[in-house]
Amino acid sequence: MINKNTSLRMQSIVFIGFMGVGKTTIGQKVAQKLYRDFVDIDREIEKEFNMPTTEIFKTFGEKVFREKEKSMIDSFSKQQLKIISVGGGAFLQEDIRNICLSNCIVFYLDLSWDYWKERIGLLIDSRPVLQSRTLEEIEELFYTRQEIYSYHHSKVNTNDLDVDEVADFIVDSLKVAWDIYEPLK
Ligand SMILES: Nc1ncnc2c1ncn2[C@@H]1O[C@H](COP(=O)(O)OP(=O)(O)OP(=O)(O)O)[C@@H](O)[C@H]1O
Ligand SMILES: O=C(O)C1=C[C@@H](O)[C@@H](O)[C@H](O)C1
Ligand SMILES: [Mg+2]
Repeated sequence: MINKNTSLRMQSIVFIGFMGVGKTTIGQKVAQKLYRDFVDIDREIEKEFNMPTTEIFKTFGEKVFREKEKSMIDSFSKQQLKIISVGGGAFLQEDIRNICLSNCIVFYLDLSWDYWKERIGLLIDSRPVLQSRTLEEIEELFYTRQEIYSYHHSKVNTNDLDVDEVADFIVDSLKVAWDIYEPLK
């Protein structure tokens, strides 16, 4: 479902995956390496509401957050040459999946549960979806969510890779794909 009207080289790249797999961190790195602008959809929503995500959830509810998430992604994914990290729950919405898969190159950052659970301390304060859940409930959510991340164009498993190694792998694989599918004349 790659967009045939836009050159592959111009298409924006979208990172998806469960909370805390590294979409923001790795997205920023890839943007630096490809000299592109980086857009973090969670951050854009926070700027618009002028409050952190946890406060948006508390004050307006998840539905309002999800509506804003959809309109933000719709608008950014139509722009070219961006590196876009979406929130961990964005692909719950079929509309968002379709928008991203048809306009952009979608990369799934995959991390196994045993590695993910070591990161929980870094995440719990700023991710409302994790708060008030036990570790067992988070594990269940982690596995349930895998289905929505199966919609992607490319995937990288980040177990045992640091941020630079993942970013280098992504940049290299994009360059290979660009050269194969759109060789420079
Ligand atoms: N490859 C990696 N190795 C080790 N730590 C990492 C790696 N990638 C990210 N991290 C760390 O994991 C934490 C979560 O990363 P990040 O905020 O980028 O995740 P995210 O996918 O954007 O999460 P969310 O969906 O909640 O926005 C950060 O503290 C980051 O430094
Ligand atoms: O996985 C989720 O449902 C979320 C992930 C975060 O990136 C934020 O988008 C928000 O906290 C919801
Ligand atoms: Mg993030």
